[in-house]
Amino acid sequence: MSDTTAGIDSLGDLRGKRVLVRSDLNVPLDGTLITDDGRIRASVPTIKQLSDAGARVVVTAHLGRPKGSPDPAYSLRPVSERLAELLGRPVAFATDTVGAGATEAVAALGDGDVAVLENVRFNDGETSKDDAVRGAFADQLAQLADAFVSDGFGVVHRKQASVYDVALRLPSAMGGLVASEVDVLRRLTEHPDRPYVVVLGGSKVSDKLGVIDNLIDKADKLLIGGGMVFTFLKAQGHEVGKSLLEADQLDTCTRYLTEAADRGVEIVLPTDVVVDTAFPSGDREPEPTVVWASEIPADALGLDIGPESAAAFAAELADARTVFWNGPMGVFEVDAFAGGTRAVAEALTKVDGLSVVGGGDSAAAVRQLGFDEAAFGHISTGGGASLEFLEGKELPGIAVLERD
Ligand SMILES: Nc1ncnc2c1ncn2[C@@H]1O[C@H](COP(=O)(O)OP(=O)(O)O)[C@@H](O)[C@H]1O
Ligand SMILES: O=C(OP(=O)(O)O)[C@H](O)COP(=O)(O)O
Repeated sequence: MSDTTAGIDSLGDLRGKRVLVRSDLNVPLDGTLITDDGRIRASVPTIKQLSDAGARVVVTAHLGRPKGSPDPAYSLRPVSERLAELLGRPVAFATDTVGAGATEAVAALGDGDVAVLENVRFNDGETSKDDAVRGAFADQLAQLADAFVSDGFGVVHRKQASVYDVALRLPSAMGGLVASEVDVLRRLTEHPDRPYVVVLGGSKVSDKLGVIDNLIDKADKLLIGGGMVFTFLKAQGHEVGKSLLEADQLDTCTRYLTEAADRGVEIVLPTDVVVDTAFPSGDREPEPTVVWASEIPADALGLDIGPESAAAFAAELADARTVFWNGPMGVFEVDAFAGGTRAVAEALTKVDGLSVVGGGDSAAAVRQLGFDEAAFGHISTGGGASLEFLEGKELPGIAVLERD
């Protein structure tokens, strides 16, 4: 990636211009309550910069993974209300993403005003694999603006209409958040101090299993926790009960274990796990039980790495000089299953070198568990995006800003 990707200044005088900003406002919610507003806070400087420059700011973003049609559970309205509080100025909310409602909301903006469009993933054009379908939706988005600013670092690895296609249709620039994230992550790709340890967890198992291939070439050790553990354990011949499992990835996991061994890279899996007979919900008290990873009962599901594994992961991290961590080790939202995540977070704060945490939920976990953000080298707003950057992959949302 070039060092010269055009920033917002390249768009010239923005007074009175309609500027579409793609932010990543994908925050954890409990009903309509935002449980961590980190990504909204991270989006504020660019939105404020545009507003202060007199632009008519139109924010587009997604929340969760709705199925391409409106779903009130994923409305961005609570997020736009929080954004207004953080900006200290009113924010209009358009109940449509494109079409009449959105056009009217944008037309009503004065210089410096801000509007948020409803969840961009309520439209199936946003995530379509068909270029023409995505393009048609991007045409509609582009009609709402005179220029585009890409500031959602957490989505730059997605070739989606509001990230990629819209940048083909409008004068476009990189926002300060994406630029600063890339600056830090570049330090991990260019001569990282070794040992370089990558810790992976979370629930987006199919996304993240895919990145291991390239990370085997880059890191010295991979510590695996969270939901992806169970596909590895199953690939080793163990039963995993009702735990998360990507059955079609078993051969891939076997290949990773062989490749890593061949190249002298260690893949460290938990030896014990915390299980329960049901996924945590408000309806019942959790009943956490620690079992060997090789002996998960048929009626149980793994919800955290166990205490022996947490101590082993912390010991591996004690020697590291560079660490990247994405994905909680367990269902940290419930205290009974937060032990592994807490142990890894604690170990990262003690790293003698650069420690980077990436991902919406990982960053939220660090804050919710009471850690001081300053104890980490960097807390990135993107998990999957960071991982793909570290793999050396071209990220569509960045490449599109750099084309001639
Ligand atoms: N063993 C597990 N089974 C199911 N979900 C898990 C497990 N471990 C962690 N999780 C869940 O993973 C979610 C975060 O995953 P992910 O979105 O991949 O992380 P990030 O946003 O940091 O990239 C959390 O909500 C957590 O509860
Ligand atoms: O939460 C996000 O990514 P992350 O969990 O990898 O940090 C981004 O908002 C991207 O969301 P997506 O993975 O549904 O495309």
